Amino acid sequence: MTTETTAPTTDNVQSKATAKDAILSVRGLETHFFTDEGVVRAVDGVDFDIQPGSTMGIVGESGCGKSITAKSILQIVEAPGRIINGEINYNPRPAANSTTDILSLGSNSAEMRSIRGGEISMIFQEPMTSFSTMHTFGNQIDETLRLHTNLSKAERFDLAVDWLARVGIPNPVQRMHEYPFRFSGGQLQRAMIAMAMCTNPRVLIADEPTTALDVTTQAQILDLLQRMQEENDMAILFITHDLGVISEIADDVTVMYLGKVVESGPVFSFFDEPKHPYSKALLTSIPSMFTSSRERLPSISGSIPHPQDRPIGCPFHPRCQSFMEGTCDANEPKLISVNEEQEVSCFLYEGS
Ligand SMILES: Nc1ncnc2c1ncn2[C@@H]1O[C@H](COP(=O)(O)OP(=O)(O)OP(=O)(O)O)[C@@H](O)[C@H]1O
Repeated sequence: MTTETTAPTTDNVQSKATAKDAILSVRGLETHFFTDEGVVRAVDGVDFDIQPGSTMGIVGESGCGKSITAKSILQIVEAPGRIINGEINYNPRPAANSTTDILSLGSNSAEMRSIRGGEISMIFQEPMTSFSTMHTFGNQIDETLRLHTNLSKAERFDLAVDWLARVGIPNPVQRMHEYPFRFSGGQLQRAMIAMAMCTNPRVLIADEPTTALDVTTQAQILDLLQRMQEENDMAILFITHDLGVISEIADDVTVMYLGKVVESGPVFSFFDEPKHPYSKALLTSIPSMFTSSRERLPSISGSIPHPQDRPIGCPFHPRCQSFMEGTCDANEPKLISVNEEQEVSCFLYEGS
């Protein structure tokens, strides 16, 4: 589903994020899949920072590595995938500089289990895949609260009911005793948000949380996330294909292509002055306030190469309108600052 894109207002402009102030700082993240057919470099050297209380949107076409980046943060990448390099510095209190490199923790260590689902939680595109069909919703949210709080059973029940009511699920006490398959799609998505939020996380990772929902429910869920963010000063990493949603919710945007960051910066700059040819192509391939819905929309020329068949040089060069022979097909551009706020990896800007 695609919503109409309107340019964001200057309200959500932020000055350039810095790693020092960040609650989550990802550096040089590489996550590869070691398949019989070869190595898939799903995430291939990704860097970004998220500030406390702000929303970072990650955008890019299907298969560019958005979900695997998110799963790497929680160390839940399935085999044959493996994080092979990088740092994920989690600093819940930037003023106190209490940083932990998540990747230095064992994926099953007590510290990682306390962070995963407690301090950093995640909502998925397909809620049914993250609920067990064998247990009532009440038992599942109780298990999360049992792992991450010291509350008594009665207190956990009351808190869970309270969260179900807050996310707008009617008859919350009755719902606690029901199995997830009895919930509608919208209710399941809300129930998953309740489960992710009930531990009061410092960071919420939302992977396409509204894609399967109708426009009205989508708007309600985005509104709910924003209200909860304000209440808790929670940071959100929001993954989506939908630039309309990004314009509504994000403070900063990271654009990924074939496992790499090609552009990052404040959302306002992204919509107003996109730098990378891929960002420009993404923006012209969506409906916007300037495009009549009856007009045919240009799509990005060519298709994404198979990840095992990566082009030499800049990964976007075979589809790029600004391709420079002998440069873009020979070397890989680095992510560089082009002004105080934006970073881009493109030879058009090197040496500028
Ligand atoms: N189990 C796996 N085995 C091999 N390759 C995988 C596996 N899981 C993911 N990949 C590859 O990793 C790359 C990145 O996948 P990822 O799911 O992160 O993309 P995405 O940007 O989130 O896409 P979408 O928007 O469709 O969810 C893809 O090329 C995908 O084929």
